[in-house]
Amino acid sequence: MAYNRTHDWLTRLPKVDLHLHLDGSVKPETILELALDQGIDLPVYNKEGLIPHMRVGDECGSLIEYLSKFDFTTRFMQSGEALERIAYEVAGQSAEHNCKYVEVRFAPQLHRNNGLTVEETIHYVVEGMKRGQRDFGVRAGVIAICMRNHSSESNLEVIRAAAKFVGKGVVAVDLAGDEASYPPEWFREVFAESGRLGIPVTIHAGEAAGAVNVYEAVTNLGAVRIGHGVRLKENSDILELVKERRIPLEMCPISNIQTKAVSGWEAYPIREYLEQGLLVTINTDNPSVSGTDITNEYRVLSDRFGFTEPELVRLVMNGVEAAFMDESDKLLLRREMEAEIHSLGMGLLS
Ligand SMILES: O=c1[nH]cnc2c1ncn2[C@@H]1O[C@H](CO)[C@@H](O)[C@H]1O
Ligand SMILES: [Zn+2]
Repeated sequence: MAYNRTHDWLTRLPKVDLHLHLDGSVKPETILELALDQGIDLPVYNKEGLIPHMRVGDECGSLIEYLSKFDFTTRFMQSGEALERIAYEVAGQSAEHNCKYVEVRFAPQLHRNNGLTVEETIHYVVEGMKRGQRDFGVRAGVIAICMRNHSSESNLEVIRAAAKFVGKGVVAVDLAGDEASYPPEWFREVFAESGRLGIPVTIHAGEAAGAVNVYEAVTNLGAVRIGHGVRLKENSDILELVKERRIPLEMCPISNIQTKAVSGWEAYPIREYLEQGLLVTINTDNPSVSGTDITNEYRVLSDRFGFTEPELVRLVMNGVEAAFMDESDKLLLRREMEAEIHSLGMGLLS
Protein backbone atom coordinates (compact mmCIF):
# COMPACT_ATOMS: atom_id res chain seq x y z
CA MET A 1 0.00 0.00 0.00
CA ALA A 2 1.26 3.47 -0.85
CA TYR A 3 2.32 5.70 2.01
CA ASN A 4 -0.70 7.34 3.47
CA ARG A 5 -0.30 9.93 6.19
CA THR A 6 -3.65 9.13 7.73
CA HIS A 7 -2.84 5.40 7.97
CA ASP A 8 0.47 6.17 9.61
CA TRP A 9 -0.95 8.45 12.26
CA LEU A 10 -3.90 6.16 12.93
CA THR A 11 -1.43 3.60 14.27
CA ARG A 12 0.03 6.22 16.60
CA LEU A 13 -3.24 7.88 17.51
CA PRO A 14 -4.16 7.05 21.12
CA LYS A 15 -7.41 5.09 21.10
CA VAL A 16 -9.90 3.24 23.32
CA ASP A 17 -11.88 0.04 22.71
CA LEU A 18 -15.13 -0.32 24.62
CA HIS A 19 -16.57 -3.39 22.92
CA LEU A 20 -14.25 -6.37 22.79
CA HIS A 21 -15.16 -9.97 23.64
CA LEU A 22 -12.50 -12.01 25.44
CA ASP A 23 -13.42 -15.24 23.64
CA GLY A 24 -13.29 -13.41 20.30
CA SER A 25 -9.78 -12.11 20.95
CA VAL A 26 -7.70 -15.25 21.50
CA LYS A 27 -4.60 -15.53 19.33
CA PRO A 28 -4.14 -18.77 17.35
CA GLU A 29 -0.63 -19.04 18.86
CA THR A 30 -2.22 -19.09 22.30
CA ILE A 31 -4.68 -21.81 21.27
CA LEU A 32 -1.72 -23.97 20.16
CA GLU A 33 -0.07 -23.62 23.57
CA LEU A 34 -3.27 -24.02 25.57
CA ALA A 35 -4.19 -27.19 23.65
CA LEU A 36 -0.81 -28.67 24.47
CA ASP A 37 -1.00 -27.68 28.15
CA GLN A 38 -4.58 -28.90 28.52
CA GLY A 39 -4.20 -32.09 26.48
CA ILE A 40 -6.93 -31.14 24.01
CA ASP A 41 -6.64 -32.38 20.43
CA LEU A 42 -6.58 -29.83 17.62
CA PRO A 43 -7.70 -30.25 14.02
CA VAL A 44 -4.31 -28.86 12.89
CA TYR A 45 -1.12 -27.87 14.66
CA ASN A 46 -0.10 -24.63 13.01
CA LYS A 47 -1.28 -21.07 13.28
CA GLU A 48 -2.43 -20.69 9.66
CA GLY A 49 -4.41 -23.92 9.83
CA LEU A 50 -6.24 -22.79 12.95
CA ILE A 51 -7.37 -19.47 11.51
CA PRO A 52 -10.30 -20.88 9.48
CA HIS A 53 -11.62 -22.50 12.67
CA MET A 54 -11.55 -19.18 14.51
CA ARG A 55 -12.28 -16.51 11.92
CA VAL A 56 -15.21 -15.78 9.64
CA GLY A 57 -14.63 -15.01 5.97
CA ASP A 58 -16.36 -12.64 3.60
CA GLU A 59 -18.98 -15.29 3.00
CA CYS A 60 -20.34 -15.01 6.57
CA GLY A 61 -24.10 -14.71 6.11
CA SER A 62 -25.51 -13.88 9.53
CA LEU A 63 -24.92 -13.28 13.22
CA ILE A 64 -25.77 -16.95 13.88
CA GLU A 65 -23.01 -18.09 11.54
CA TYR A 66 -20.64 -15.59 13.14
CA LEU A 67 -21.47 -16.87 16.64
CA SER A 68 -20.71 -20.47 15.65
CA LYS A 69 -16.97 -19.62 15.77
CA PHE A 70 -17.02 -19.13 19.51
CA ASP A 71 -17.58 -22.81 20.33
CA PHE A 72 -14.04 -23.50 19.17
CA THR A 73 -12.22 -20.98 21.38
CA THR A 74 -14.26 -21.38 24.56
CA ARG A 75 -13.14 -25.04 24.83
CA PHE A 76 -9.67 -23.78 25.73
CA MET A 77 -10.95 -21.19 28.18
CA GLN A 78 -12.13 -23.41 31.03
CA SER A 79 -9.40 -22.80 33.61
CA GLY A 80 -8.49 -19.82 35.72
CA GLU A 81 -4.99 -19.88 34.27
CA ALA A 82 -6.25 -19.71 30.67
CA LEU A 83 -8.69 -16.89 31.46
CA GLU A 84 -6.01 -14.89 33.26
CA ARG A 85 -3.55 -15.40 30.42
CA ILE A 86 -5.96 -14.45 27.65
CA ALA A 87 -7.09 -11.32 29.50
CA TYR A 88 -3.45 -10.36 29.98
CA GLU A 89 -2.72 -10.90 26.30
CA VAL A 90 -5.69 -8.78 25.29
CA ALA A 91 -4.14 -5.89 27.21
CA GLY A 92 -0.89 -6.50 25.31
CA GLN A 93 -2.65 -6.60 21.94
CA SER A 94 -4.43 -3.34 22.80
CA ALA A 95 -1.14 -1.68 23.73
CA GLU A 96 0.31 -2.60 20.32
CA HIS A 97 -2.33 -0.32 18.81
CA ASN A 98 -1.80 2.47 21.30
CA CYS A 99 -5.11 1.71 22.93
CA LYS A 100 -5.07 3.51 26.28
CA TYR A 101 -8.24 2.03 27.73
CA VAL A 102 -10.07 -1.19 26.98
CA GLU A 103 -13.29 -2.73 28.28
CA VAL A 104 -13.13 -6.50 27.94
CA ARG A 105 -16.37 -8.44 28.08
CA PHE A 106 -16.97 -12.14 28.61
CA ALA A 107 -19.79 -14.49 29.59
CA PRO A 108 -18.82 -16.25 32.86
CA GLN A 109 -21.27 -19.11 32.30
CA LEU A 110 -19.38 -20.17 29.15
CA HIS A 111 -16.25 -20.91 31.17
CA ARG A 112 -17.52 -23.31 33.82
CA ASN A 113 -17.20 -26.71 32.12
CA ASN A 114 -14.39 -27.74 34.45
CA GLY A 115 -16.01 -26.53 37.63
CA LEU A 116 -15.09 -22.85 38.00
CA THR A 117 -17.71 -20.77 39.78
CA VAL A 118 -19.03 -17.57 38.18
CA GLU A 119 -17.09 -15.53 40.71
CA GLU A 120 -13.87 -17.42 40.02
CA THR A 121 -14.14 -16.76 36.28
CA ILE A 122 -14.54 -13.05 36.96
CA HIS A 123 -11.69 -13.07 39.45
CA TYR A 124 -9.25 -14.56 36.92
CA VAL A 125 -10.23 -12.22 34.10
CA VAL A 126 -9.87 -9.22 36.42
CA GLU A 127 -6.46 -10.50 37.57
CA GLY A 128 -5.28 -10.86 33.96
CA MET A 129 -6.41 -7.35 33.12
CA LYS A 130 -4.66 -5.96 36.20
CA ARG A 131 -1.41 -7.67 35.28
CA GLY A 132 -1.85 -6.31 31.74
CA GLN A 133 -2.42 -2.84 33.13
CA ARG A 134 0.81 -3.06 35.11
CA ASP A 135 2.94 -4.45 32.27
CA PHE A 136 1.48 -2.58 29.28
CA GLY A 137 0.05 0.57 30.84
CA VAL A 138 -3.39 -0.06 29.36
CA ARG A 139 -6.23 0.87 31.72
CA ALA A 140 -8.98 -1.73 31.68
CA GLY A 141 -12.47 -2.61 32.84
CA VAL A 142 -14.35 -5.90 32.69
CA ILE A 143 -17.96 -6.33 31.54
CA ALA A 144 -19.83 -9.50 32.55
CA ILE A 145 -22.16 -10.82 29.85
CA CYS A 146 -25.53 -12.50 30.26
CA MET A 147 -26.34 -14.78 27.32
CA ARG A 148 -29.66 -14.62 25.48
CA ASN A 149 -29.91 -18.42 25.30
CA HIS A 150 -29.30 -18.91 29.03
CA SER A 151 -31.94 -19.20 31.76
CA SER A 152 -32.90 -16.25 33.94
CA GLU A 153 -31.39 -18.12 36.86
CA SER A 154 -27.96 -18.37 35.15
CA ASN A 155 -28.08 -14.75 34.09
CA LEU A 156 -29.11 -13.53 37.54
CA GLU A 157 -26.16 -15.45 38.95
CA VAL A 158 -23.87 -13.49 36.59
CA ILE A 159 -25.34 -10.14 37.62
CA ARG A 160 -25.09 -10.91 41.33
CA ALA A 161 -21.49 -12.09 41.00
CA ALA A 162 -20.57 -9.08 38.86
CA ALA A 163 -22.01 -6.75 41.51
CA LYS A 164 -19.44 -8.06 44.01
CA PHE A 165 -16.64 -6.87 41.71
CA VAL A 166 -17.92 -3.37 41.04
CA GLY A 167 -15.15 -0.98 42.03
CA LYS A 168 -12.74 -3.94 41.84
CA GLY A 169 -12.47 -4.39 38.10
CA VAL A 170 -16.01 -4.96 36.82
CA VAL A 171 -17.62 -1.91 35.28
CA ALA A 172 -20.91 -3.14 33.74
CA VAL A 173 -23.09 -6.02 32.59
CA ASP A 174 -24.25 -6.84 29.06
CA LEU A 175 -26.59 -9.10 27.09
CA ALA A 176 -25.20 -10.92 24.01
CA GLY A 177 -25.99 -13.83 21.70
CA ASP A 178 -28.70 -14.48 19.13
CA GLU A 179 -30.72 -11.26 19.11
CA ALA A 180 -33.19 -12.31 16.41
CA SER A 181 -34.42 -15.37 18.37
CA TYR A 182 -34.37 -13.86 21.88
CA PRO A 183 -35.94 -10.39 22.08
CA PRO A 184 -34.83 -8.08 24.88
CA GLU A 185 -38.25 -7.95 26.59
CA TRP A 186 -37.61 -11.50 27.81
CA PHE A 187 -34.81 -10.17 30.01
CA ARG A 188 -36.62 -7.50 32.04
CA GLU A 189 -36.50 -9.52 35.24
CA VAL A 190 -32.78 -10.21 34.82
CA PHE A 191 -31.84 -6.56 34.29
CA ALA A 192 -34.17 -5.34 37.03
CA GLU A 193 -31.59 -6.99 39.30
CA SER A 194 -28.73 -4.95 37.83
CA GLY A 195 -30.87 -1.86 38.47
CA ARG A 196 -31.36 -2.89 42.09
CA LEU A 197 -27.65 -3.59 42.52
CA GLY A 198 -26.60 -0.39 40.76
CA ILE A 199 -24.44 -1.90 37.99
CA PRO A 200 -24.34 -0.02 34.67
CA VAL A 201 -25.88 -1.85 31.72
CA THR A 202 -25.02 -2.06 28.03
CA ILE A 203 -27.09 -4.26 25.70
CA HIS A 204 -26.34 -5.69 22.24
CA ALA A 205 -29.31 -4.30 20.28
CA GLY A 206 -30.20 -3.22 16.78
CA GLU A 207 -27.62 -5.62 15.34
CA ALA A 208 -29.58 -8.69 14.16
CA ALA A 209 -33.02 -7.16 14.80
CA GLY A 210 -34.70 -3.78 14.49
CA ALA A 211 -34.54 -0.43 16.27
CA VAL A 212 -37.38 -1.40 18.59
CA ASN A 213 -34.86 -3.57 20.46
CA VAL A 214 -32.81 -0.46 21.17
CA TYR A 215 -35.94 1.17 22.57
CA GLU A 216 -36.64 -1.83 24.81
CA ALA A 217 -33.02 -1.95 25.99
CA VAL A 218 -32.98 1.73 26.90
CA THR A 219 -36.44 2.08 28.41
CA ASN A 220 -36.95 -1.32 30.09
CA LEU A 221 -33.55 -2.92 30.62
CA GLY A 222 -31.80 0.20 31.88
CA ALA A 223 -29.17 0.30 29.13
CA VAL A 224 -26.99 3.40 29.29
CA ARG A 225 -25.00 2.26 26.26
CA ILE A 226 -25.93 0.18 23.22
CA GLY A 227 -23.81 -2.50 21.55
CA HIS A 228 -23.89 -1.79 17.80
CA GLY A 229 -27.26 -0.02 17.27
CA VAL A 230 -26.65 -0.27 13.53
CA ARG A 231 -30.35 -0.63 12.77
CA LEU A 232 -31.34 2.40 14.83
CA LYS A 233 -31.57 4.30 11.54
CA GLU A 234 -34.78 2.38 10.78
CA ASN A 235 -36.77 4.43 13.29
CA SER A 236 -36.26 8.18 13.56
CA ASP A 237 -38.21 8.54 16.84
CA ILE A 238 -36.04 5.99 18.60
CA LEU A 239 -32.94 7.53 17.07
CA GLU A 240 -34.02 10.89 18.48
CA LEU A 241 -34.51 9.36 21.94
CA VAL A 242 -31.01 7.83 21.90
CA LYS A 243 -29.59 11.17 20.80
CA GLU A 244 -31.44 13.18 23.44
CA ARG A 245 -30.33 10.84 26.21
CA ARG A 246 -26.73 10.87 24.93
CA ILE A 247 -26.68 7.05 24.86
CA PRO A 248 -23.39 6.00 23.26
CA LEU A 249 -23.40 3.47 20.43
CA GLU A 250 -20.59 0.91 20.54
CA MET A 251 -20.23 0.37 16.80
CA CYS A 252 -17.95 -2.37 15.46
CA PRO A 253 -17.72 -1.74 11.71
CA ILE A 254 -15.99 -4.88 10.39
CA SER A 255 -18.11 -7.19 12.56
CA ASN A 256 -21.30 -5.34 11.57
CA ILE A 257 -20.57 -5.93 7.89
CA GLN A 258 -19.74 -9.61 8.51
CA THR A 259 -22.89 -10.35 10.54
CA LYS A 260 -24.99 -8.58 7.87
CA ALA A 261 -26.35 -6.04 10.34
CA VAL A 262 -26.42 -3.96 7.15
CA SER A 263 -26.31 -5.07 3.51
CA GLY A 264 -22.90 -3.50 2.85
CA TRP A 265 -20.65 -0.50 3.43
CA GLU A 266 -22.86 1.79 1.33
CA ALA A 267 -25.64 1.21 3.87
CA TYR A 268 -23.45 1.54 6.98
CA PRO A 269 -24.91 4.52 8.86
CA ILE A 270 -21.86 5.76 10.71
CA ARG A 271 -21.39 9.06 8.91
CA GLU A 272 -25.05 9.97 9.20
CA TYR A 273 -25.07 9.01 12.90
CA LEU A 274 -22.08 11.24 13.57
CA GLU A 275 -23.56 14.13 11.62
CA GLN A 276 -26.90 13.71 13.40
CA GLY A 277 -25.08 14.17 16.70
CA LEU A 278 -25.21 10.61 18.04
CA LEU A 279 -22.44 9.60 20.41
CA VAL A 280 -20.81 7.07 18.08
CA THR A 281 -17.79 5.06 19.24
CA ILE A 282 -15.53 2.70 17.25
CA ASN A 283 -14.61 -0.72 18.58
CA THR A 284 -13.39 -4.15 17.43
CA ASP A 285 -15.98 -6.62 18.84
CA ASN A 286 -13.89 -9.76 18.16
CA PRO A 287 -10.42 -9.18 16.71
CA SER A 288 -9.72 -12.90 16.13
CA VAL A 289 -13.16 -13.82 14.76
CA SER A 290 -13.38 -10.73 12.56
CA GLY A 291 -9.69 -10.63 11.58
CA THR A 292 -9.35 -7.04 12.69
CA ASP A 293 -7.73 -4.70 15.20
CA ILE A 294 -8.63 -1.24 16.43
CA THR A 295 -6.25 0.56 14.04
CA ASN A 296 -7.76 -1.36 11.14
CA GLU A 297 -11.30 -0.29 12.14
CA TYR A 298 -10.28 3.38 11.94
CA ARG A 299 -8.31 2.80 8.75
CA VAL A 300 -11.27 1.19 6.98
CA LEU A 301 -13.58 3.99 8.08
CA SER A 302 -11.21 6.67 6.92
CA ASP A 303 -10.89 4.94 3.51
CA ARG A 304 -14.58 4.10 3.07
CA PHE A 305 -16.16 7.26 4.42
CA GLY A 306 -13.44 9.84 3.91
CA PHE A 307 -13.42 10.78 7.58
CA THR A 308 -11.05 13.66 8.19
CA GLU A 309 -8.45 13.58 10.94
CA PRO A 310 -10.56 15.82 13.22
CA GLU A 311 -13.54 13.51 12.68
CA LEU A 312 -11.45 10.46 13.56
CA VAL A 313 -10.22 12.20 16.70
CA ARG A 314 -13.84 13.02 17.55
CA LEU A 315 -14.72 9.32 17.29
CA VAL A 316 -11.85 8.45 19.65
CA MET A 317 -12.86 11.11 22.17
CA ASN A 318 -16.49 9.94 22.01
CA GLY A 319 -15.12 6.62 23.25
CA VAL A 320 -13.49 8.36 26.22
CA GLU A 321 -16.76 10.12 27.01
CA ALA A 322 -18.67 6.81 26.80
CA ALA A 323 -16.24 4.83 28.99
CA PHE A 324 -17.62 3.14 32.11
CA MET A 325 -15.16 5.04 34.28
CA ASP A 326 -15.63 7.41 37.16
CA GLU A 327 -15.47 11.07 36.21
CA SER A 328 -12.10 11.80 37.82
CA ASP A 329 -10.40 8.88 36.04
CA LYS A 330 -12.09 9.88 32.81
CA LEU A 331 -10.80 13.41 33.12
CA LEU A 332 -7.27 12.09 33.60
CA LEU A 333 -7.58 9.78 30.59
CA ARG A 334 -8.98 12.58 28.45
CA ARG A 335 -6.16 14.97 29.42
CA GLU A 336 -3.53 12.33 28.77
CA MET A 337 -4.96 11.47 25.38
CA GLU A 338 -5.41 15.08 24.32
CA ALA A 339 -1.81 15.83 25.29
CA GLU A 340 -0.58 12.85 23.29
CA ILE A 341 -2.62 13.87 20.26
CA HIS A 342 -1.16 17.38 20.44
CA SER A 343 2.35 16.04 20.83
CA LEU A 344 1.87 14.03 17.65
CA GLY A 345 1.58 17.37 15.97
CA MET A 346 -2.01 17.00 14.97
CA GLY A 347 -3.49 19.95 16.85
CA LEU A 348 -6.89 18.67 15.91
CA LEU A 349 -8.84 19.03 19.08
CA SER A 350 -10.42 22.38 18.38
O1 LIG B 1 -21.57 -9.19 17.87
C1 LIG B 1 -22.04 -9.99 18.70
N1 LIG B 1 -23.37 -10.04 18.89
C2 LIG B 1 -23.96 -10.86 19.77
N2 LIG B 1 -23.27 -11.74 20.51
C3 LIG B 1 -21.93 -11.77 20.34
C4 LIG B 1 -21.26 -10.93 19.45
N3 LIG B 1 -19.95 -11.21 19.51
C5 LIG B 1 -19.81 -12.19 20.42
N4 LIG B 1 -21.00 -12.55 20.93
C6 LIG B 1 -21.30 -13.61 21.90
O2 LIG B 1 -20.82 -13.21 23.17
C7 LIG B 1 -20.26 -14.35 23.81
C8 LIG B 1 -19.41 -13.95 24.97
O3 LIG B 1 -18.32 -13.18 24.59
C9 LIG B 1 -19.58 -15.08 22.67
O4 LIG B 1 -19.30 -16.43 22.99
C10 LIG B 1 -20.60 -14.95 21.57
O5 LIG B 1 -21.56 -15.98 21.67
ZN1 LIG C 1 -20.36 -7.82 20.75
